[in-house]
Amino acid sequence: MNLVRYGLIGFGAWGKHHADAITKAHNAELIGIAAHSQATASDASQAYPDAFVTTDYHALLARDDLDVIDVVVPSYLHHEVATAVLQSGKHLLLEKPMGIDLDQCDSMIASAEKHDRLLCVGHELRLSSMWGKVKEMIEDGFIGTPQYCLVELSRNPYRQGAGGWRYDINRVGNWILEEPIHFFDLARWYLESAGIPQSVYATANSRDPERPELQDNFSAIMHFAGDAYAVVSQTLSAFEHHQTAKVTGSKGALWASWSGAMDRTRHPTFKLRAFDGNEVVDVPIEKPTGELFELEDQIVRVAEAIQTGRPLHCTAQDGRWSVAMCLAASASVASGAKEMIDQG
Ligand SMILES: NC(=O)C1=CN([C@@H]2O[C@H](COP(=O)(O)OP(=O)(O)OC[C@H]3O[C@@H](n4cnc5c(N)ncnc54)[C@H](OP(=O)(O)O)[C@@H]3O)[C@@H](O)[C@H]2O)C=CC1
Ligand SMILES: O=C1CO[C@H](CO)[C@@H](O)[C@@H]1O
Repeated sequence: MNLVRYGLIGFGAWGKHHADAITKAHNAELIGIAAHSQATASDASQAYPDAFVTTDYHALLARDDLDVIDVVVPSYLHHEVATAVLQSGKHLLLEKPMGIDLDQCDSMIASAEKHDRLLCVGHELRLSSMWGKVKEMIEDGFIGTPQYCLVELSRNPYRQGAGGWRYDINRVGNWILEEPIHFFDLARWYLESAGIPQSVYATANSRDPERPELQDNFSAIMHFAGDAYAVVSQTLSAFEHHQTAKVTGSKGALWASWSGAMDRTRHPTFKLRAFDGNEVVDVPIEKPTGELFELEDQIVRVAEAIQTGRPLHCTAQDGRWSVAMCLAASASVASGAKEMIDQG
């Protein structure tokens, strides 16, 4: 089978890891990279001397030797760049958040349909050997009917991003879209049998009075159609990177935890403990888990979707839903009231 030909737009902190993951993938090759500044373009040329490198992403999109474009630019540019990708007739892997508002998400969904192209959103945790095992055990009925889920992260502060975009509310959207978005996606996935999440109540605060709109501590309760609910909680005022998911059901419980010196470590510690109502066991997780590993699997998975039609792990609709959840949570922080989630 032919290798899937990737183009990459964005060669920043996370884009560099995408480039590395594409070159490692058994079913893909990296053909070209679009950066923004000349300095970043030079870094890309040095790292990948055989790749076409440009500072104009339209020049990359004009090439006819690309199957899919991987977009890893600051979040406020997702809509503009993704729309150009779809109009160029290429498939799209788009980093989360899909967009910073729902009009952007809806317009990208319509564009992907119009041009009949795949649109995958980068919620890579779904591919994790451990977070994915939790889903598998829930589906196998290990905990009975799932009723409650907590996803919690305690970590060090966010990086600035090129030109400081991540600390500018107009360019980042809000900080819920940055990382809690992964946990809303996970919680909805785990409690899928509970139906569609309906509403959210959230609260947050900032540790820096100079930027009250960017909130370091965030907690939300999301209610499903029945009585199931999920709690998502995150602090950016802590140290290292420590994430937990606890899911309980009518019969048992699952407790997964991951720790690393930082989010991007290749040497994390992780553990999954399971209780079936009778005994507690440690569930072996053979394959390492962490965002670098999941990113590699995501590149392979998107290539497989193009090569064989294998379903994507995270669709455009999933991406839209996660954005809707974050926007409702942000509205709840502002209003102090429970907010309904836009169902599209
Ligand atoms: N799924 C996940 O786990 C993660 C997702 N992300 C997401 O990935 C995206 C990028 O984040 P991150 O890498 O940390 O951000 P960075 O700021 O480190 O990198 C963004 C890059 O985009 C480049 N860029 C800006 N405009 C253009 C353009 N018009 N054409 C080409 N390149 C452009 C910048 O170029 P230059 O340097 O030249 O200015 C910069 O290098 C964000 O949406 C973020 O939310 C990030 C981390 C993890
Ligand atoms: O998973 C992630 C790790 O942290 C980044 C911020 O520093 C987020 O952008 C990202 O989604």
